[in-house]
Amino acid sequence: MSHSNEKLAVRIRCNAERALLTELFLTPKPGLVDRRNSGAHNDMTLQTFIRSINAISPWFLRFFEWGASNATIAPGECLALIRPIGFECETAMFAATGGINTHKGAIFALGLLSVAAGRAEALRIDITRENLCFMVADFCHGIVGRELGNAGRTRTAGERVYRRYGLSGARGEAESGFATVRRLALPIYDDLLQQGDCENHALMRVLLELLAFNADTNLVSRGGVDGLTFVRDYASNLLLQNPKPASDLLDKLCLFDDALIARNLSPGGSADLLAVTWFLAQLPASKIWTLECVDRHFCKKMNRIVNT
Ligand SMILES: CC(C)(COP(=O)(O)OP(=O)(O)OC[C@H]1O[C@@H](n2cnc3c(N)ncnc32)[C@H](O[C@H]2O[C@H](COP(=O)(O)OP(=O)(O)OP(=O)(O)O)[C@@H](O)[C@H]2O)[C@@H]1O)[C@@H](O)C(=O)NCCC(=O)NCCS
Ligand SMILES: Nc1ncnc2[nH]cnc12
Repeated sequence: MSHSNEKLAVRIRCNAERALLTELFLTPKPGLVDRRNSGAHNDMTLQTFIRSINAISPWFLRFFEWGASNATIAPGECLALIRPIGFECETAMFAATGGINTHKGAIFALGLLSVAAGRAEALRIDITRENLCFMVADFCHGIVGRELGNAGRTRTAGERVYRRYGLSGARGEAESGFATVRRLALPIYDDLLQQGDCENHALMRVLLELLAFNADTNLVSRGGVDGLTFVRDYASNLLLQNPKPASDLLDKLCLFDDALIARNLSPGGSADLLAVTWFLAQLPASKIWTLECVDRHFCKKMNRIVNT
């Protein structure tokens, strides 16, 4: 790899690692491991996650390098070729955590984005949020139907949840090009930072938006649809209250955390999407005017006209 490629590879690896650490240390997070407690988990702690992050971070360099070295392979053929690297990375995670699943979904999401970054660099494509997400969507085209749609034995929580409820989890999110992050999380995060919010407050608000919207298979796996509905309704009500100042939001998030712990509910998938949000937020947005951008731009203009 050229020197500039190597620099970018290291930046992507560092951003993936920082995304996972930023998510982990954000506190309080309802039902999740953070600096306040271990959420709805009796098998993992903050230290477990730190060991996991240290073990898997070097692999994001491997993902990038694979993407850069195999940029001429058709996108639809990439997933089968990078999956073994992902499973090796999972093995490193399990070795570091004593067999506990801390970042399986995060490895999948950030691994795919790291491959996309390496591929974009090699093909001289701008490394933007949209370009990486659309590239991941190309890698994962048809993954839900192929891997979840067949009538085979269900081995994992995600497969069981799909079979019973039709929720596609991490695979569906990747196949959509992280649509939940592109259309919901990132615009809110950008707006809050632009309004002067600190990163932590903006991330807490984004996590609430994700909890209110994301079909998190972890919640369904642990608490059924009722568990997912409880979390969505609680998060939606908290957003409607729009607690101010920030100290009031923190107090209410602690109550939310206690409520999920009492119900053994942990939104691990939403935590992953928060990390993906932070990772993508470090990249520039494409200059393309998608319909969503146009709609948001003119809504803002209209609000300014109406409010002046
Ligand atoms: C593609 C796979 C990763 C799919 O694996 P699986 O068949 O298990 O499918 P899912 O359950 O749908 O997804 C696995 C994890 O993805 C996260 N997730 C869940 N819902 C969503 C969503 N709507 N959007 C995005 N991501 C989602 C979630 O991961 C996080 O939670 C886990 C920790 O929480 P915990 O409750 O402890 O989880 P468990 O231990 O499973 O439950 P308990 O026993 O404790 O109750 C942790 O993984 C977080 O990351 C889902 O768990 C897989 O098939 C695969 O291909 N993997 C290897 C290949 C790879 O990684 N390749 C990289 C480049 S291709
Ligand atoms: N902080 C966290 N706690 C529990 N599960 C998670 N999955 C990803 N991040 C997590």
